[in-house]
Amino acid sequence: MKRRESTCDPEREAKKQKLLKELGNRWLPYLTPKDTEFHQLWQENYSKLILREASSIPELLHKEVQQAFLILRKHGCLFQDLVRIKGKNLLTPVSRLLIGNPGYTYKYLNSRLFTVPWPMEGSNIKYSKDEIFAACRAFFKLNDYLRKDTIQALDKLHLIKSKDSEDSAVFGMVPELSKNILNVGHDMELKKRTTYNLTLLNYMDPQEMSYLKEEPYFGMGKMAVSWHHDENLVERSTVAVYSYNCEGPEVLDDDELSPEGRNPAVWHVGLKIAWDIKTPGLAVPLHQGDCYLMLDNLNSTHQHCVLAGLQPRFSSTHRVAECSAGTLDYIFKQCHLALQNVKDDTEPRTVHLRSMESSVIKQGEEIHNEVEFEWLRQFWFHGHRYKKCTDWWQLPMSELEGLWKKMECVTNAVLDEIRKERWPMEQKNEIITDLLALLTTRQELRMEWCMRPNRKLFSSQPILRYQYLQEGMLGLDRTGTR
Ligand SMILES: O=C(O)CCC(=O)C(=O)O
Ligand SMILES: [Fe+2]
Repeated sequence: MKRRESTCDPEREAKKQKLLKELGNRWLPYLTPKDTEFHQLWQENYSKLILREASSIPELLHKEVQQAFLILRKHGCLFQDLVRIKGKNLLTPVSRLLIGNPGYTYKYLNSRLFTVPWPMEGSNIKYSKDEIFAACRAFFKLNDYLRKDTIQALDKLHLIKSKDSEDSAVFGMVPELSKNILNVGHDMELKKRTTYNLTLLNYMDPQEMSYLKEEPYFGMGKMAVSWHHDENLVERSTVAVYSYNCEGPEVLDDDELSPEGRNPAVWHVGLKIAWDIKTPGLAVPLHQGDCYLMLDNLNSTHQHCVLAGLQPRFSSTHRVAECSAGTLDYIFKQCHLALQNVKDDTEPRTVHLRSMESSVIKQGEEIHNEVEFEWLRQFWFHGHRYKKCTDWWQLPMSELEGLWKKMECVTNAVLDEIRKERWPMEQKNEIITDLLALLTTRQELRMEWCMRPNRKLFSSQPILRYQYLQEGMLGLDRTGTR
């Protein structure tokens, strides 16, 4: 487990400051569909961004998904997240909900979100309301639709080596058997990059936000989500977004409202190339039910932001989250590994250790930290938000808590044991050195978690809430917060 949240990388910061200096006070150029070179710029520099207009998506799917968003809003299932950026606690302007494979989690900005499970085949999930079940089912359907659509888009752009093309050309006449192996490899790669395992829903009503940050580089106007790369995704996997602005007349005369630049009444997705101040940015308007795909490595070579319009808007952002250390199965396995060092036959509260091997002790204490800070505290910090939709997490989380309690006893047992004469000095020193580092981390992280403001404080005290947003604004110069 990483000891601390990532702090600011000095090299990146220096690089950023250099670009900002070069930029001075001027705005960088960006294009919208009103500009004649818009499509050319898109083709040349943003070709891995694909827009699917609403009209190309089945009507029934639109209906179900849009209904689902409204149901989740009606039942108060979306929440602003308290995140940590560069050591500061901030409240995201957008409200969010994570839906996805049962037992999966997604970590962004040092905050772990737990999925409200969608009803996959073979899963038996209890939802708090039938309407919420229907909503989760709608996002599961949308997920499947977008997965298939993404495969088509990748194939069309030849972004995944097609079955007989590149590989065969390299190897010349490929024997049948090798060809099959190549095909299997191709299919696995395609699957890896397109099997969305969760979606992060976003919602914001701009009229309810007293303060929204201005886009800092291009002068694109108010942002709902600042420039960023999406984190913790499988390499080169696509992100697929469904966009729904829900009320009011959609079309406002573009040119009348803004003779130059993007129309501030309409929601847009903004794109720019990371670390590049030469290529103009792109602002793509999003109308009701439009989808966009960020294919292949677009998310790492480019950054995106969301530019607010006037109406409330939802989005569903489907991702292949990198979950090697992010599923319930994984953390249970880890806990069982740690507790293999405990003899089974003991009465509660006293544990007998099997081994005092320093590597075994170290591994146990590392897992102890992992389950406490990456799972239990993350889960309880969000209070009972998941209960609004389902009680799915309650049982496994209390099981994890039971395992953690046992690990607390293990730590005490190690400390008792190490005092005894029988252990050679060298072994004692090794254990104590490892233990000291891990227990120091534990203590520091406990303090840090205690200092995290609790969300009740945020929601009940508008002034404090505003103050935090302001701090975020001032502290983060032109990059902003999400
Ligand atoms: O709402 C959108 O269009 C995208 C939101 C986004 O970038 C995110 O949630 O990471
Ligand atoms: Fe994003």
